[in-house]
Amino acid sequence: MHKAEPLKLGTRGSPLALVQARAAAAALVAAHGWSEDSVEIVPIKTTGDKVQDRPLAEIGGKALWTKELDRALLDGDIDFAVHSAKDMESIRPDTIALAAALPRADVRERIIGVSGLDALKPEMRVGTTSPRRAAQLLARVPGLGLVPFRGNVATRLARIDAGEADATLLASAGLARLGMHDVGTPIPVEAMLPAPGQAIIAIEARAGDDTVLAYLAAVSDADAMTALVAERAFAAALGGSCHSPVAALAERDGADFRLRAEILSTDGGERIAGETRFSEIDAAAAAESLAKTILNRASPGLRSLFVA
Ligand SMILES: NCc1[nH]cc(CCC(=O)O)c1CC(=O)O
Repeated sequence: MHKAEPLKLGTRGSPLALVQARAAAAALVAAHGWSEDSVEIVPIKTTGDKVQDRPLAEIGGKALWTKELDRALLDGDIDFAVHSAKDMESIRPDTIALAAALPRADVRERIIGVSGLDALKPEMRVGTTSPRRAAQLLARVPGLGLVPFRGNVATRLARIDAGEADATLLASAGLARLGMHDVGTPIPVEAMLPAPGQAIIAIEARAGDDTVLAYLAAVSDADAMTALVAERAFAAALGGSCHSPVAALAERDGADFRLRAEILSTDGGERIAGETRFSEIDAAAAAESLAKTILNRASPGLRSLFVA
C-alpha cells in the first residue's frame, strides 16, 4: 500500500501522549510496510494541558483533552488522533469514529510512596484528583486524607519525592510506556478496578473517511476494541460526568468476555459492584444492561451522581 502524502497524526504534547503517538505511528508503519516518514506527528496543546492547577472535573471535564484535537480532525489539519482511551468522554461526536484500539497494556494501578494499599492509614494523605481513585481509596480507608494532584506523570512523582503527599496512584500502563517499569507497586484489579479504557491507546478518525479508517483498522486489536466498547458503553449508560466515580474492566475469558464494574459515592461510603459475561457481538448491550442493574441497586443519592 502506497501513499503520496504523509498521514498526519494528532496528539497531545505531554511526554506520555508523545510516546503513545510514536507507538501508534510505529504500528501503522509496520502493518503497512510504509516508510518511517509516512506518518507525521502533530502535537496539539489542549485546554487540559494548559490548565494544570485545578481538578479536571472542576474546569469542564474530559472534553478538555479532546476538543482541540476534534477541531483539527474535522478541519482536516490532521487525519487521525491518538488518545489515552480513559481520557475520552464516554459520548463522542458522531462525526468522529473510533477507528482502532491498540493491544492493551497492564491494566492495573500502581501505588507509589508506600508499599501497598494495606500500608495506607487514615492519618496519611494520598495525592489524586481522580474521583474514582479518591472514592475507591476512601472505601478502603475511611478518613484517609486526599490532596489534589494534577500534572503529568513526572510532576506527580516529583510531588511524592517532595513530601506533598504520602502516596499517589498512577496507571501501570503510563508508567511502563515512560520506561518506569519499577516505579511503585501494582495493585490487583480485585482490590482496585481501573478506569474505563485504562491502558488502551485509542485512535479516532473522521467518520466516513474510509481510506484512513481502513489503514487504522489494520492496527486494531480485536480484544482491546471489544473491551473498550463494553467499558465505554457502561460509562455512557450510567450517564455520569467526570465527577462520578466509575470503574470498569472487560477482559477476555475463554470464548467470552467478562465485565466487572462498580460505582461509588464520592466519599466511598457506598459502593455498588457487579459483573456480567458477554460474547463479542453483545459488548455494548451487555454493558448497558449491567449499568442499569447497578444503578437500580444504588441509593437515590448515589444514583443522582449519574442519571442526569
Ligand atoms: N489521566 C491521565 C492519564 N491518562 C492515561 C494515563 C495512563 C495510561 C493509560 O491508562 O492508558 C494517565 C496517567 C495515570 O492515570 O496514571
